[in-house]
Formats: sequence, structure tokens, C-alpha cells
Amino acid sequence: LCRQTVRQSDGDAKASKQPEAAVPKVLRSLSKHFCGTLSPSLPGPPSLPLLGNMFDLAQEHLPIHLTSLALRYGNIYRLNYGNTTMVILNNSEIIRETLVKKWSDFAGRPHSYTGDIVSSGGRSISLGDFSEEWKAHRRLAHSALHRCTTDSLHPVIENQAHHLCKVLRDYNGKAVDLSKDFTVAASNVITTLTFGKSYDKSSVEPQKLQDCLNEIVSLWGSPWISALDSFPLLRKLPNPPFTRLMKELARRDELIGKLIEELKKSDHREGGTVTSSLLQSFKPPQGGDQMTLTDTHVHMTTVDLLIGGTETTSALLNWTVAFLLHRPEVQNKVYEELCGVLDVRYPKYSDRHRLPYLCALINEMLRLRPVAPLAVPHRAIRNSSIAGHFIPKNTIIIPNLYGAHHDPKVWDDPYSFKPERFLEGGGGSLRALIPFGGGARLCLGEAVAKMELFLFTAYLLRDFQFLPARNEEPLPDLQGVASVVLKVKPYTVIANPREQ
Ligand code: HEM
Repeated sequence: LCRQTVRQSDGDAKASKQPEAAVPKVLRSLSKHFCGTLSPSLPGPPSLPLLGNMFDLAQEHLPIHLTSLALRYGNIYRLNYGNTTMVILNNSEIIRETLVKKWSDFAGRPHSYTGDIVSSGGRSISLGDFSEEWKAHRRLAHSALHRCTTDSLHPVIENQAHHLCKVLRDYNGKAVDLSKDFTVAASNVITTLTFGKSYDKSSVEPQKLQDCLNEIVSLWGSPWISALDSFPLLRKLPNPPFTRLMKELARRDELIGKLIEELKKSDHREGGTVTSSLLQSFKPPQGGDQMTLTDTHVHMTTVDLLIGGTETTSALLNWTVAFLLHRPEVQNKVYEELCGVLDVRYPKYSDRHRLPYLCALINEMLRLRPVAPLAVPHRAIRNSSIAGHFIPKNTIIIPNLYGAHHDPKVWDDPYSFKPERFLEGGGGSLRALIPFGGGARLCLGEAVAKMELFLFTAYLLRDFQFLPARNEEPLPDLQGVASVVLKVKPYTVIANPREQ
């Protein structure tokens, strides 16, 4: 049975078709469980009957665990879960080969029972599988985002950065947890781009939407719900987390639907926001690939932008302050660079080439804490190969960006926080830095995120010195909590205004 499955995966369909038909379905699925279908040369930890490598996949900090397995099994290895085989990639060259060079083989997303529900039947950009419809959807969303950000993104972020500094000044040196303020700032950038609206921390409406989106991401990532994808029989049993997920999805759709209706009532034909621009382009009178796109695609694009663009950027800002508390001399160096180059004015994004130390700090944060540490799973859409290993169609590919950023063969002293490595001659490799993924599935918001990270970090370090809450309190834990987004554990900090 093993041999037969491997032969079939080799694309030798003719050779395997007849004997396969003679093998009862149950035996075939058992063979899949016990033997896998991958190239036999691909290493991996021993896998239990039926459960596969479930215990590896249930580890608390999965990116760290997968990185530690790479030390034993190499930069490419396999794991099994239920009837799914996954290939884990742990090195930036291998990830580039897969996502960039062979993008057309690996641009798919896994199909799953719960993924289909969360993405309204695969009609979201992030979870939708590779197809003509998906390509048209992503292309239109990309150009709407580009159109609406070309002139207005900079002032939108500047505005939010000024507001964020004001909020921090109003704390008057009190020790506080800034995570919510970072979330509001990042979320306001996206809601301004999508709906032309921004909100206060005390506003109920955006808070409801943010809480609902966070709950969806966290419930969907929970083992109670992902088990439904691999073990269909469980779908017949009561499952309270799944019931909660369905309730949150209904709430999400109601809240986003209301915002889109409001936008439609206002004169959206002006096309000033990403959503209004999409509403226009998704409703052509005739022809072209646009015909297949519907209001659900517009709806799901806003969900993609809100989920993709809020917790990621805000988590990175929160990580930056946490690391700076451990290394106060780094924030002083950035402050001196800002004062030396800009005198008293606030920075513009175009100043980035004159602020190498600030850019090095941002790159080092993206390396050490890639906030989407395992990207989003890819799927092989045809038989292909990675690093010389045969990879059959439908294999799930996990790009371990965290592992790639800690690869000791690429990074000198990979676990140390050293912004200097990204200065000229410092040895840090921008080619090996891949926090936004690559290829057909490259993060849609990369340009937005880079401008946000630059302006928010610059404004914060120009206006404040970040100090530990109290001398006796431990400094923030730097390992963090890994779910879909890699976040720092809650901590408090004093934002002490700098004398300008
Ligand atoms: C520090 C900030 C951010 C990081 C590190 C980040 C990283 C990533 C990564 C690793 C992926 C998966 C790529 C893959 O599947 O190979 C992704 C996808 C995506 N991101 Fe981001 N992201 C960030 C900010 C943003 C922002 C600000 C937005 C929206 C404005 C955004 C929207 C998206 C979308 C829509 C996708 C799905 C793309 C697709 O499947 O085609 N992200 N991001």
C-alpha cells in the first residue's frame, strides 16, 4: 500500500489507477494515516497511528517548537495530523524557493470545513484558494488599496501617530498597558482607509467589531475547532466553542454589513475609500473577470484588511517597547539619531534613508518577532518539489518565518536583539528577512504596515522615553504567546515625555 501511494503521488497516475481502484476505501485511508504520501526521503518525528503528530502541533509556543524540530530533522520536514500531511519549511532560501520561485505550484490555501465557514465559502483574500476568481479579487483589492493609499496614507498615519502621542502624554507618567492604544491607532488607520472613519478608545462600535474579530481568530485557532476539519465525525457532536464561533461570525457580518450600508448611502461613487472603490469596481454592467465578484467579496475584503492590518502592526509596536525596556540604550540611540537628522520636526516616511538606526531597529523587530510567525498555510496545487524533495498535490506547506529568522546558519547570534546587524557592514541579510511572506500570497498590506511601523515608532521614540513600571517589577517576558499572531504577554510601562 505504501509503495502504491508514493507511486501515485509521483504523478504516475496510469500505473496506480487500477490497483488503487481494487483497494477498499478504508484501507486506502489507513494507508494514508500510517504511510503518508510524501517523498519517502522527507524526514520528520515519529507519528502516532491516527493521531499523527498531534502532540507536536499542540505545543504551547508552536513556532519555537517547530524551530527546535528543525535542529533535529533539518530545514524541511513533515508532520501528520488526522489525514493531513504538512511540510514545515524553516529556512528563508527554502521558503523563497517555495513561495516566490515556485509560486504557481504553492499559491493554494488548504480547503477545510471551518475555513470555508469563516471565509464565507472561500470568498476572502487570505483564506480563498487560488483560482481565477481569487486572482481577480486580489487584483482589484490590491489596486483599490494602492489607489486610496498613494496620496492619503501618509497623512492618515501621521494623524493617528499625533493622536497616539497625545493619549500617551495624557497618562502623565502613570504606568499603563499600551496594547489597547496601539490597537486603536492601527485599527483607525484601517477603518479610515476602508470606511473613512476613525474612533476613540472609548467608542463602543469599533471596540465591538475588534473584540468580535479577535474572538473569531482565537476560536478558529483553537484545537476544539480545528479538530472538526480533520475528524468529520466530531461535527455531529455538540461543540460549544463552535457554537460561539458561529455566533461571532453572525455578529461580524452584521457589524461590517452595517458599515457598508452606511457607506453606500453616502455618495460612495466618489471612491475615496478602499471599500467604496471596491463597490464601484465589483459592480460592472458587463464582461470581464469582474462579473464573478459580488458584495460578499467586498464584505470579506474589509474583514481581511481589518484582521490583517490591526493586531499585526499593533503587536509589533508592543513588542518594540517591550524590547526597548530591556535595552534602554537602543531607544536613546534612536532618539539621538532623530534629533541629529531632523532637529525638532517630526519625521516623514521619505526621511527613512537618513535614519538608518531607526530602520535597523524596525528590521530587527520584524526578524525577532515576525508577528505572523507561521504565515498562513499554503497548499500545493499540483505535484512539485521543494529542495529536491517530491511534494504531491494537496500537501499543506507551513512557512516557519520564525524559524527562518532564527536560523543559525544565516544569522549570527540569532536569539540576540541586535539592531546593529542591519546597519551597513553589520552582517544582517535583508534577503533572508521575510516577515511578510512572498510570491502570489505576499502580505497585501506590506506597504501600509511598513509606513505605519516607521512613523509610529519614530513618533513614539521622538516624544517619549519608555521606562519600566516599577523598579521591583520584572521586565516584560520576551517569549510571548503564539497563536495566529505572536504577541507579547501584557505588561505595563511608563511613557515619560522627552524634553524637546
Ligand atoms: C507588521 C505587520 C504585518 C505583518 C508582519 C504581516 C504578515 C503577513 C504574512 C506573513 C502573511 C501571509 C503570507 C503568506 O500566506 O505567505 C500576510 C497576509 C496578509 N496580510 Fe499581512 N502583515 C502585516 C500587516 C498587514 C496589514 C497592515 C494589512 C492590511 C492593510 C495586511 C493584510 C494582509 C492580507 C489581506 C493578507 C492575505 C494575503 C493573501 O492571502 O493573498 N497585513 N501578512
